[in-house]
Amino acid sequence: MSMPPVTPALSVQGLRAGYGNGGDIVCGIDIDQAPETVLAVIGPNGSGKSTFVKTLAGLLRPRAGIIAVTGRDVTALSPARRVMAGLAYVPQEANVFGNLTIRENLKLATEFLRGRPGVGPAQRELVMALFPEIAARPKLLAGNLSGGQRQMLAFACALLANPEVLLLDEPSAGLSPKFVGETMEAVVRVRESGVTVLLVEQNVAAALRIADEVMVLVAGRKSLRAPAKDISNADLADLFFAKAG
Ligand SMILES: Nc1ncnc2c1ncn2[C@@H]1O[C@H](COP(=O)(O)OP(=O)(O)OP(=O)(O)O)[C@@H](O)[C@H]1O
Repeated sequence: MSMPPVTPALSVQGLRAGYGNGGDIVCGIDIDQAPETVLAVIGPNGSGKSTFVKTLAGLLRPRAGIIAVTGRDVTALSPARRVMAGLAYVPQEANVFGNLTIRENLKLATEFLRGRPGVGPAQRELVMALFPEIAARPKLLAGNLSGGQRQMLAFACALLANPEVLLLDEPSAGLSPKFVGETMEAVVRVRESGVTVLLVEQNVAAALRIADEVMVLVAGRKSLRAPAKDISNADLADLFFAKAG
């Protein structure tokens, strides 16, 4: 007897996006991502990684294509409605309110989630257990957190929505090596808690260490998709260099 096919947590078909009257920056991307995996999206500077993830989050309207979360088409939904449909997003910058405390940031994150299944005290407890450092200091101003702790708080705020899929845009950007490691460990814990993670990263080595699968984006196109364990540095050098050459 064959197993029934698993519905992808995230499915993207023929996605195209760009800015204003300019050409396409995302030039026709297809992905099916299995539930509870980490897919790392890597590629040279300017290859369209942030544009891709912004389009998934609904901040940029696609010119063509379909985005689905656990089989539900979310392409026409606003960013807020996508969160309600199970697609959460942590932007690269300005992802917490520095002049509010940890507790206030967490409270604000759930303010607009009424009606989303699984949002409530139990989810809050689960998220706090994932980030004990954040849970321990509710009165601390977010602006006084280290870069790594700030990312943890941003992850925690996004996870309060009980998402199926979490989109992370370069969470290691600007962090010292120690904090890069801690942030990547946090991504692993998030995946272990049952969330599917799409991780855009410039730090290729850090991303490869924790990803299940890797997609290499070059000039807005998928130039490679493979299990992380099958990707060699030589493959990557070829792909990244091909763009420059
Ligand atoms: N708001 C914008 N308006 C117009 N063009 C933009 C905008 N944001 C990005 N671009 C252009 O889109 C292209 C891809 O940029 P994007 O930031 O998506 O790439 P990236 O792979 O995330 O790069 P990096 O690794 O440097 O962050 C670049 O040519 C960039 O100049």
